Amino acid sequence: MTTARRLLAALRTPLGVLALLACGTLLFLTLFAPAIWGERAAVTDTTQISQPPSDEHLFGTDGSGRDILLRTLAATQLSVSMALMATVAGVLSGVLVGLLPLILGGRAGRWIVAGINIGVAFPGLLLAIAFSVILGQSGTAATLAIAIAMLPNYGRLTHNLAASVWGRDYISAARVLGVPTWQIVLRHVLPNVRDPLLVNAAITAGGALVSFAGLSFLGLGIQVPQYDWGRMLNEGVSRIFVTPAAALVPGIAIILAGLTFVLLGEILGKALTPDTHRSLSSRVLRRLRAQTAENETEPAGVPAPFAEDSVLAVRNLRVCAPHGRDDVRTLVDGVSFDVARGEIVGVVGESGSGKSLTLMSMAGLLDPSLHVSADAARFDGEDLTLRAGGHPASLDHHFGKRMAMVFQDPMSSLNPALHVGSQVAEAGLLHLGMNRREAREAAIERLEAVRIPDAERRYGQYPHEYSGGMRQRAMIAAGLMGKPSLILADEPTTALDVTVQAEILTLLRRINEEDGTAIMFVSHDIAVVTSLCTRVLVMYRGRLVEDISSEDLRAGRAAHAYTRALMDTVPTMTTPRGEPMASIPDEADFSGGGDGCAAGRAAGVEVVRGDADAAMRGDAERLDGDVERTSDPLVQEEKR
Ligand SMILES: Nc1ncnc2c1ncn2[C@@H]1O[C@H](COP(=O)(O)OP(=O)(O)OP(=O)(O)O)[C@@H](O)[C@H]1O
Repeated sequence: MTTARRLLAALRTPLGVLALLACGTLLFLTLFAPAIWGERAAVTDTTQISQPPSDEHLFGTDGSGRDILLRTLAATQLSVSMALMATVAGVLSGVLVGLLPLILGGRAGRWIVAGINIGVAFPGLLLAIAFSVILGQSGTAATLAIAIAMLPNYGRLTHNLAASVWGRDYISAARVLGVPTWQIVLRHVLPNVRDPLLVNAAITAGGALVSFAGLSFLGLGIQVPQYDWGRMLNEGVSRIFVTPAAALVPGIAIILAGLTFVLLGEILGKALTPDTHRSLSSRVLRRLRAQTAENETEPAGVPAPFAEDSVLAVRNLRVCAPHGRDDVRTLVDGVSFDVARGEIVGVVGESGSGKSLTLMSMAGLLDPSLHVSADAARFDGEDLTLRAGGHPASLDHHFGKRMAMVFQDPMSSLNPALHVGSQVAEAGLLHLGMNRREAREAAIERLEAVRIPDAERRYGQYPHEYSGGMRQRAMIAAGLMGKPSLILADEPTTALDVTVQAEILTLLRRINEEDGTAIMFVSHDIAVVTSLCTRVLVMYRGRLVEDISSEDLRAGRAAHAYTRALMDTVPTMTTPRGEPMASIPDEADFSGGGDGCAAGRAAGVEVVRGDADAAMRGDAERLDGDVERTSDPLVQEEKR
C-alpha cells in the first residue's frame, strides 16, 4: 500500500476523523483567527471588568474587560506559529548535528556525539528556560531557546537512526564506489531515517507548544502588548478565584492544541509505517473466496487422503496477497504434497515460483499481509486447519520444538546483539522446561553435535565472530534443541562456498540418518537437491507441477516440460566448455497448452506424480522450442 493510501485509510478511522477535525480547526484558527476576532479581542471595556460568562461574553471577561474567548482564539496564531518555528529550527539543527558524526568521522565525530550525549543529560525545559534567560525576554528568544533545547534529543535520535542504517550493504556498496560521504548521507541515509523523524517532529511540536506557553507564563516569552496562551495564563492565574475562565480557557487551549499535534503524529505514523499486520479487507476476502471457488482443483471438503506415514501433509494450499485496492494475487496455487517421516524432500523451481511461501506457510511464518488457506493440512498428527463457513481453512499453528527452520542468510537469522549460545539455548528455556544451566549445557552439546569447534568458548561469542558456515550450523543447532520431526531448510547453502556447503549438507544428512528427522530442502542447485533428497517437488508459477523421485530426475525421466527444461540447464561432465550455459528464456511458458502440465490437467491430474510414462504421453516435445540451447548430448539424443 502506498503512503497516500495508508494515509487515506488512517483518516477513515474514528481517530483519523478526529485528527482531521482537530488539525483543520487549529490550522483555520492559526491562519484566520486574528483577522476575524483580533480587533474585538483587543477592545478594553472598563465597565465589563472580570465579568462572569454571559450571552455577550461566552466565557466572561478578563481584568481589563476583554472577551476571554475571543482573546484565546486570536492568540492561536502566535502560540502555534512560534511553536512550529521552534520545532522546525530544533529538528533541522538536530538532524544536522546528528548526521555530522557520520560525515566528519574520526575524532571530530566522536566529540560531537559526546556533546550530544551531554546535552541529552539536561532536562529540555530547564535548558529552554536557561537559554531564554540568556537570550533575552522576547518571543523570538523563547523560540530560539526551545529550538536549542530540542537539538540534543533530535541529534541523538538522528544519530542512532543513521548509525543503524550505516552498516547496511547498500551503504558499503556506495562507499566502495567512492561516493562522497555527504552524498551517501543525503541519498542513502536520510531517506531511510526520514519517516520516524517526521513522526517524532509532529509529536515534538506539541511539546514545543507547551514549552513556549510555559516560557510566556514565566514572563520570558511573549511580552505585552502581544499575547499568546502562556501570557494569558500568566495574567489569568492572579485572578483565578475571581474569573477562573481567564486562566482555564487558555489552559484548555494549550492542552487541546498539544493533543492535536499528538494526533497528527499518530496519523503520520500510520501513513508512513508499512503495516505488516494489516488484515485483508472484507471486500478482498470475498473476492479471494470467489476466486478460490473458481480455481478449486479438488472438490471442496473431499481432499485426497494423507499418506499414513506422513509427518507433513497439505492439500490445496493457497497463498494470496492483496493486489491494488480490491483485488488479490494468487502466489501459491493449489499445492498438495506429503513428506514422509524421515524423508528428505527437495523443492526446486525458478525464482518467485512460491517455494519459500510454501515453506513459510507450513512454518506459520508468512507475512501477516498474506492470506493462507488449505483444504486440509497436518503436521506430526496434528490438524493445522481452521475451517470457516465451508471455505478453505486458514492455517493456524505454532510448533516450537517439533519443527525447525533454517534460513538462507545465517547472518540475518541470528540476532547480532546476542551471544550465539544464548540464542541456541533459548528453545531449551522456552519449550523444554530447562533452567539456565541445563539450557546452556544442552546448547553446548548441540553446538558440538553440529561440529562447532571449542563449543564452550564459542557459546559466548556474537554472530559476527562466527564464519558463515558456523552461523548456519549454529542455526541448525538451535533447531535441534527440541529434537524436531521436520526441518524446513530454505536455501540453507546458497550463501555459502562449496566446501562449507558440503559440510552443511553432510550435517543435514547425518541428522536425518541418526534422528530420523524429515527435511524439506529448498534450493536452486538441482545437483545438490538430487544428491541429498529422495524426492523432489518442482514448482512453477505458484503451482506444484511435478513430484518426482531424485532417481527418476537424475535419469532424465522427468515428465513435465518445465522440469526437463530445468534439468537441461544443469551442466554435466559432457557440457562443452567455453560455451554459454543453457538457460530457460523469460518468455517460455510451461503453464499453457501442450506441455506435460497441460496434458496432466486435461486428464484431471493437477500434479505429475512420478508416473513418467503417463506424462510422457503428453506432447512434451514442444518443450524443444522453449529451451534456448542444450549442450548435453544425452538430452539431444533423447529429444531426437
Ligand atoms: N509478502 C509478500 N507480499 C506480496 N507478494 C509476495 C510476498 N512475499 C512473496 N511474494 C511474492 O510471491 C512470489 C513467490 O515468492 P517466494 O519467495 O515463495 O519465491 P521463491 O520461489 O522462494 O523465490 P526465490 O527462489 O527467489 O527465493 C513472488 O512473486 C514474490 O514476489
